[in-house]
Amino acid sequence: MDSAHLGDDLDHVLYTQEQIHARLEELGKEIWADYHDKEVLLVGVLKGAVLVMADLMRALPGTVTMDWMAVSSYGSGTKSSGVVRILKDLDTDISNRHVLIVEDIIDSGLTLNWIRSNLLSRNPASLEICTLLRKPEAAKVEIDCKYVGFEIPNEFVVGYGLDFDEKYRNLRDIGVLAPHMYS
Ligand SMILES: O=P(O)(O)OC[C@H]1O[C@H](OP(=O)(O)OP(=O)(O)O)[C@H](O)[C@@H]1O
Ligand code: HPA
Ligand SMILES: [Mg+2]
Repeated sequence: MDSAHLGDDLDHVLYTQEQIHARLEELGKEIWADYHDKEVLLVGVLKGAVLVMADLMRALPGTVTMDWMAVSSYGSGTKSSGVVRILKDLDTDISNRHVLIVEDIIDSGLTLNWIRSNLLSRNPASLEICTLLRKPEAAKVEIDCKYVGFEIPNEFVVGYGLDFDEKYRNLRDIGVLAPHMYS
């Protein structure tokens, strides 16, 4: 779906699909420089990270594997509840594996803070995080994130996997949702 088809649902477009793809290509190069001599396992967080995973993994020029976790902290609103539930656990034993978590967004940081400590308790060889978006002003906990696509203002964004009430994930661009859509 293109932003032009959305009428006034969006306040404005933040990043176009071209800008997103270009940034993921750059991140792919950085990541590959760090992991080319290791077997990296990409761990995506469902559902928001599906499109980031699809494009990031294709930006990596050698063999990688992937696995998925599903957790929920947002429900249908625009604020994190901070209560994280595992909806689907990994299929892979990550002990002694080099794990790179792939996320769409770090907002309050509560979700990744929880996932990070959960995965660390499984004794991976290393654990790093790649997120396409981060909202520095919204942080409730500081997350040590090695690969960040874009730092964005503290506004609710949709598109490229990011939803509001499960909608807009198929929007090609990333945009700021118009406040009249949720207030
Ligand atoms: O930093 P936080 O404030 O914790 O927010 C970030 C998390 O919230 C969203 O997931 P959500 O729980 O909405 O599930 P979804 O990926 O299925 O949309 C997003 O994909 C991140 O996982
Ligand atoms: O800004 C956001 N948009 C969509 N989903 C989210 N989950 C956390 N923050 C956001
Ligand atoms: Mg969501």
